[in-house]
Amino acid sequence: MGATHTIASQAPALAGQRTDQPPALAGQSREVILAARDVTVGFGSKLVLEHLDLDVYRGEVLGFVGGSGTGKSVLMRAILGLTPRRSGRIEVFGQDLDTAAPEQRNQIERRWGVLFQQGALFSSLTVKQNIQVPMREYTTLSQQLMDELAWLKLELVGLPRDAADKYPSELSGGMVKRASLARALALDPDLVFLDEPTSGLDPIGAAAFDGLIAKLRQTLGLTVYMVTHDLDSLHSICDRIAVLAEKRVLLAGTIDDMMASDHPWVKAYFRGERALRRV
Ligand SMILES: Nc1ncnc2c1ncn2[C@@H]1O[C@H](COP(=O)(O)OP(=O)(O)OP(=O)(O)O)[C@@H](O)[C@H]1O
Repeated sequence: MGATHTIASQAPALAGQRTDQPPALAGQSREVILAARDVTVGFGSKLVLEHLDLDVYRGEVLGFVGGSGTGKSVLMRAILGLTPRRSGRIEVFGQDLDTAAPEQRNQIERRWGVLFQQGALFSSLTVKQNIQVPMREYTTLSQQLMDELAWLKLELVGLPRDAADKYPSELSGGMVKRASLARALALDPDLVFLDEPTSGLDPIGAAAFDGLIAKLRQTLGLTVYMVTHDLDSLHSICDRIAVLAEKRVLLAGTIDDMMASDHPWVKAYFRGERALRRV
């Protein structure tokens, strides 16, 4: 993991970016599990991200916020290698994604799980088959073992065993999110990317989902990168929050840092009328 620290130590001090120890990691040495440096992404003549830097620490829940259309999903997709970068470097688990050999890249992908916005389950596959997609792609496990693992994952996310043979269209919104999370956990990842996991859920369902993420982080030692608009999630389960604005990570720190910020967007988001109504 030496290289992980290399990129971190080479990083310039980021303007306005706080480097406080996340509460969950207090007293431990911080290991950067994901480092983005000087990342620029654009479409045609439009730049969405420009010279963006970001660190994600092992074991933390990082909430990623920003106005609609600022590029949160684009950054997540760029990290995953689904959207090309114009420039910049991304290291995950200490490996530069651009220079990793195909086999190394494969190993990295096995260690992360992704929950896309809207769940993105394959509609023609049952829940069990969806959970087994990554298993088929990256392992040579027997069908029986994959079935047992799929049931285990369902249990982990709080779905009944009989959900295994249902199709996504037969599930409620909350069940789709849980099934998608089960698929993201299929290969026992170290790092999970969640794109707006609580959107579309009622407040009780959203709180239950937050509780599930917190429990999984605690029991599995997961690192969670979570794009969200949900203030309750930010307050209740995130160790740190990163704010995307002006095409870069403008501020990263604890919820207290967010509450103390005088940046107009951060202030409006965390201390605006809607935010204050939640207390
Ligand atoms: N494949 C693409 N081609 C062209 N433009 C794109 C593409 N993907 C994203 N964009 C543009 O990039 C910008 C950022 O989009 P993105 O989906 O990352 O926003 P977001 O911050 O996730 O928004 P939201 O919070 O509403 O989900 C938008 O202007 C979007 O139209």
